[in-house]
Amino acid sequence: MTWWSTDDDEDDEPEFDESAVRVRPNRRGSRPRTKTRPEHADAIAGIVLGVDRGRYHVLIDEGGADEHVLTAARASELRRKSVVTGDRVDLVGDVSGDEGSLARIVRVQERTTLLRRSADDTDEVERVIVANADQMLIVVAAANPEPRVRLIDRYLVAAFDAGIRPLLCMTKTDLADPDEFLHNFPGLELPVFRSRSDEMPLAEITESLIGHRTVFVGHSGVGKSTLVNALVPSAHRATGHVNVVTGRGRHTSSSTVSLRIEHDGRTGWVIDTPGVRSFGLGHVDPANILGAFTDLARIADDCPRGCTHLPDSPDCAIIEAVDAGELGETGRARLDSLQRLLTTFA
Ligand SMILES: Nc1nc2c(ncn2[C@@H]2O[C@H](COP(=O)(O)OP(=O)(O)OP(=O)(O)O)[C@@H](O)[C@H]2O)c(=O)[nH]1
Ligand SMILES: [Zn+2]
Repeated sequence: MTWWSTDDDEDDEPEFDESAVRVRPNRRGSRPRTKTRPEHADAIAGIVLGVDRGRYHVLIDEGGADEHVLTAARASELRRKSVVTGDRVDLVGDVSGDEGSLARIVRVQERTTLLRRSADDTDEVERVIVANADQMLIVVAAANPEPRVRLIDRYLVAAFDAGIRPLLCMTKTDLADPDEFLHNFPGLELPVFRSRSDEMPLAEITESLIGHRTVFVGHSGVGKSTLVNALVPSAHRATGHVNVVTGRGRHTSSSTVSLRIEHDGRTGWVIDTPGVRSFGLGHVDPANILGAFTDLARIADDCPRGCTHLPDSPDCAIIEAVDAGELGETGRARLDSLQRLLTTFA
């Protein structure tokens, strides 16, 4: 089953990524080291806002006097390395951004996080969807469509695997009370926003987005567009007009777009994934899921080799610690959540 499929494919090329050597998710999001090579010493840095049919929209000099968006193509020396929304890249050529100009991407900086998908759960070939996001806002409706625990679990697994902090926004709370559903996610330290279109917690959500790069995910019809448009009013111009800052509108068929959100002179980025509905979890490493539960992961060092930490695991140190009450009041809930997530993609 695919849980993240795109309507269009241009964001997915190339299919294989020889750079996909796993970097440990870096929750602190420290900046990647810059590899300087003698060639292209004059290259300038930018960040990829969106991709459309092999053309990359790149923001130069973010927040600076020379801020502008340019269009770029891949340089052949990148070979099969993928370039995706959120990538920090180095460019040469015509970097003016003038009408008809084209720059070349010659380097992709090391990524702090990688949100990936595989074609389905049994497929280990992975594709990178978004690079360098540090948060994922999972948008789910309280009703119409009905929320499903398993679906949220899959988003959580993808986020934890990528080293991205998940947040949850429950929409359409005018249609149903989400409390019961939300009881399914204890012990995860998952921030939850409740929203209804006539009363959206925009200030609260904005506050959590400032200073971050947040990828928005959600199934069709949950109200994600309604939320994005309310948070980033300029996103309304997506159809037809070109938003000079984001480049959105020039690549409406792209499966991801970057939108800047501003508050009190501070900024954050919303990375919307229209058309991205589902994604396979074939590439997920259980160790990354465990790693998201910091206190449990520490104890796992004492588990027998190859321990799955599932309920039937003999001598699992985590289960023993929880049974002994060593992990406090929320220990049990955290273990339950971990075990459920570990079986989501197994
Ligand atoms: N009752 C109610 N309806 C809402 C709310 N938010 C959005 N809707 C409605 O739900 C429908 C889907 O909203 P969209 O924002 O288009 O949903 P989406 O998640 O972007 O879906 P796609 O455009 O298919 O990707 C629209 O008819 C909205 O008016 C809400 O809080 N309450
Ligand atoms: Zn164990």
